Amino acid sequence: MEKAELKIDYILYRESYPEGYEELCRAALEITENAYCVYSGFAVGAAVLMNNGEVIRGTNQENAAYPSGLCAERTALFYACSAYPEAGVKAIAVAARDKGVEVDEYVTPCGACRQVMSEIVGRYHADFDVILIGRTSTLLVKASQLLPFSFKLGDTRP
Ligand SMILES: O=c1ccn([C@H]2C[C@H](O)[C@@H](CO)O2)c(=O)[nH]1
Ligand SMILES: [Zn+2]
Repeated sequence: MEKAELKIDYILYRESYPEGYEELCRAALEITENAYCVYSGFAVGAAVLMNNGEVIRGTNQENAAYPSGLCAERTALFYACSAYPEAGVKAIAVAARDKGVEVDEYVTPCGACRQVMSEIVGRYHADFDVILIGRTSTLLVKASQLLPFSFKLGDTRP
C-alpha cells in the first residue's frame, strides 16, 4: 500500500485578468449576452483562443429537455475544433452572469467539459490555459490539471 496525494497548480488574480489574456476575457464576458438560458438564468460565455490566432466564442444553450442543452465551454470548443481541426487550442476563457449580474467568484467547468478539455490536451499533445473569470477573482489553470484520473482512450493503447 502506498499513500499518495495530488497537487494542483493555479494562479489567482484579484480584480485583474492574466497578462496577455485581457482581450480573450472581455470576449468571454461579452458573449454571455448571447446565452440561451431561460431555465437557469445563468448565462455562460466561453472564448477559445486557437494556435492560429482565431478566437471562437460560445454560450450555454439550454433546452426544455434539460440534458439536451450544452455548456458554453463545449459549444465553443466543439465549434473551434470543427472550424480549425489542425490548429489546436492555446487557451479558453469562461465568464458567467447570474440573472444578468457578473458572478463575483470565478465560474468552474462541469465534469463533462473537463473531460472534453482532457481529450483536447491528448488529441493535440499540448496543454492549454483555462481562465475562469469572476468579478473579484479570476483563476488561471492548465487544462491537464482540471481532471485528475480522467478517462483517456490513449491509456488503453500500447
Ligand atoms: O461552467 C459552466 C457551468 C454551467 N454552465 C451552464 C449549464 C446550464 O445551462 C447553466 C446552469 O448550470 O450554466 C456552463 O455552460 N458552463
Ligand atoms: Zn460543462
